[in-house]
Amino acid sequence: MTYKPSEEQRKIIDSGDPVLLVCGGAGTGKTTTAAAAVRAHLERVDRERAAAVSGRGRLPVARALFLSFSRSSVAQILDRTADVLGPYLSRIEITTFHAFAWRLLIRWGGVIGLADPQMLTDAEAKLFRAEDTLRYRDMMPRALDLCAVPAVREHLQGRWSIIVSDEFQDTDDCQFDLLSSIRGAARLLLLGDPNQCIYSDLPDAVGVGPQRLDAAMAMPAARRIDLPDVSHRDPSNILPAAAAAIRRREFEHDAVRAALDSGRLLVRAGLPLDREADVVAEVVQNLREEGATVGVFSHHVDATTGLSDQLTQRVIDHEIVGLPECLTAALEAQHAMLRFAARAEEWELVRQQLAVFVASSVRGKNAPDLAWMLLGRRAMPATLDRRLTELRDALLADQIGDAAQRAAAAHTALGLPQGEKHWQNAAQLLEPLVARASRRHADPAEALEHLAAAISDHRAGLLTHVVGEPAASVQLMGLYQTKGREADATIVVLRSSDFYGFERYEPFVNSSKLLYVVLSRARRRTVVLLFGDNPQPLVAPLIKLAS
Ligand SMILES: Nc1ncnc2c1ncn2[C@@H]1O[C@H](COP(=O)(O)OP(=O)(O)OP(=O)(O)O)[C@@H](O)[C@H]1O
Repeated sequence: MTYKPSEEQRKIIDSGDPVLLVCGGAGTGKTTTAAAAVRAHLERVDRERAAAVSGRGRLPVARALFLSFSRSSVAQILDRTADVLGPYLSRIEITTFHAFAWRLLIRWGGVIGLADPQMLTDAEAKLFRAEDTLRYRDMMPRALDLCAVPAVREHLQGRWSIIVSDEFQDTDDCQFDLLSSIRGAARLLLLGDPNQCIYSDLPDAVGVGPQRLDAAMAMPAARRIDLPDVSHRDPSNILPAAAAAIRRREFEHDAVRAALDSGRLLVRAGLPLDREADVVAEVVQNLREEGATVGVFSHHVDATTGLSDQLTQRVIDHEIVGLPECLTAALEAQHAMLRFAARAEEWELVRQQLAVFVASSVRGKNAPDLAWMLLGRRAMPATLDRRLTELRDALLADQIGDAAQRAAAAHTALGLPQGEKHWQNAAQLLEPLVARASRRHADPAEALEHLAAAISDHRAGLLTHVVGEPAASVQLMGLYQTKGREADATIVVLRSSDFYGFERYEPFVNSSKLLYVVLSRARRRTVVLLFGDNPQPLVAPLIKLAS
C-alpha cells in the first residue's frame, strides 16, 4: 500500500517539537511516519540553512540517526521506509543500539583503555575465561563511559539534527542515558507503545518499564501525540483488535470471535509434540500455496534451530532471523577449517570453534557436554573421535577451494546435532568471501589475511545486529524477535514446555504483551498452534478458541 499520511500522522510529520513522543498500537504507522517526519525535518533544515547562508559558502548537511534494537527491525525499517525517505535515505544512519556502541568503541575505545576491542559472545564466555575482552552485555555501558569523555561527547552532539528511537518503550537505562548524552541540540522523536513493552523481564534489561515514557515527557518542551487505534498493517483491523482483546485477557470478546469467524485467526490445540515439524511444515506449505509470505514464531533458540533443522530436512526453503551468535560461530568454525587446511592454524582452533558453535546452538547457562568433548575436557565417543580425525586428514589434503566445500559439509560429516541451517548459511556467506580474497591476492598467505579481516568485520556486523538479514518468503524467529516485523501470514508455535516468564497468575499483565506483539504481526492471517496437552496458563485460554 502506498503511504499516504492520515491527519494524525501528518501532525507528526509537520511537528518541530524538540522532543516528540509518538504512541500508538501495533501497525498504526509509527515507524513509517517517523521516516516521513525525518525527511520533512531534513528538508526544513536544508531550506533554513540555504536561506541563512544566502549564497555565502555552504553549511554541512543535516543528518539523522535512527536507532532500533535488532537487525531484523533495521532491515524492516529500511524496507518499509525507503520510498518515504527517497533521496534522503543516504543522510540517515539506521542502526541498532549495539552496533552504534560498537562503532564508538572501535573508533575511540583507546581513550578508555580499549585500544583494540574484541567482542566475546555468550557461548564463548561459557567456554573460555577472557579477562580483557568485551562481553556483549558490556558494550552499552562501555560506550556510555566513552560518551562521558568531553571530546567524544562534543563530536557526537554535533553530528545529528534529529534522532529517532524506535520501540522506545523497551529502552533500558543505559540506552536512554546514551540517547540523552549524544543528543546535544538534536530533536528527539521517540516511538513507543506501552502495550508492546516485552523486554522488562529480560535478565540484562535494567530499568525497562512504563516509567520510560514518563521520563521522555519530563524532558523540557516534550509533547506527546497518540495515534488512533487504526492498523495500517491489517486495514480490516480484525487481527489487531483480536490481539488487543487477548492482551486484555478477554478471550470471549467479539473481536476475537470476529477474527475466528473471518478465518483470519485460526487456533489448533492439543497437537502432538512429536509431530511439531510435520504440522508446521504443512501449514507453511498451505500458506505458501496461497502466495503468502510467512513468519514462523517459536519460543527460543533451541526451538527455532530445531524447527529449522526439521524444515530443512523437509526441503522447505526458509531463513532464520535474529540468532546471530550461532551463525557467527558457524562462520568462524568453517573459517578455522580453511586456515587449518592452509597450515595457517592449529587443529586445536578448529576444535575450539566447533565447541563454540555447539554451545551457541543451545540455551542454558552451561555449555553442553559435546562442547567440552570438542575442547578435549571430556571423553568423547569413538564415532565422533573417528569422524574428527577423518575431517582433519581430509582438510590437510585439500586445496583451499576443496577445503571450503569440505567445511560446508562438516556439519553432516561430524553428525552435529543442531544448527544445520546456520551452518549452511555460514557456508553461503563464506563462499563469496573466499572467492573475493583469492581473486584479489595471488599470494595465498595474503588471501588468507584478507579473508580473516573480512570475517572479522562480518562477525562484528552480525553480532551487533547491523548486517542485513537474507530476504526469504518464510522466516523463522523467536517470539522476542517479532517486534516491528510483519508478514502476510504468521504461525505462532506454542508448546506446553515453553517458559513465558515469572508471572504465574491472571491477568498476566506483562507476558500478555508478548502475546499481543506476536499476534499483531500478520497482514492477513495468523495461525496459532498449541503443542502438548498441558499448555502454560498464559496461553491455556486459547484452547477454547481452537477449531
Ligand atoms: N498512512 C498509511 N498509508 C498506508 N500504509 C501505511 C500508512 N501508515 C502505515 N502504513 C503501513 O502499515 C504498516 C505498519 O506500519 P508501521 O510499521 O510504521 O507501524 P508501527 O506502528 O511502527 O507498527 P509496530 O508497532 O507494530 O511495529 C507498514 O506496512 C506501513 O507501510
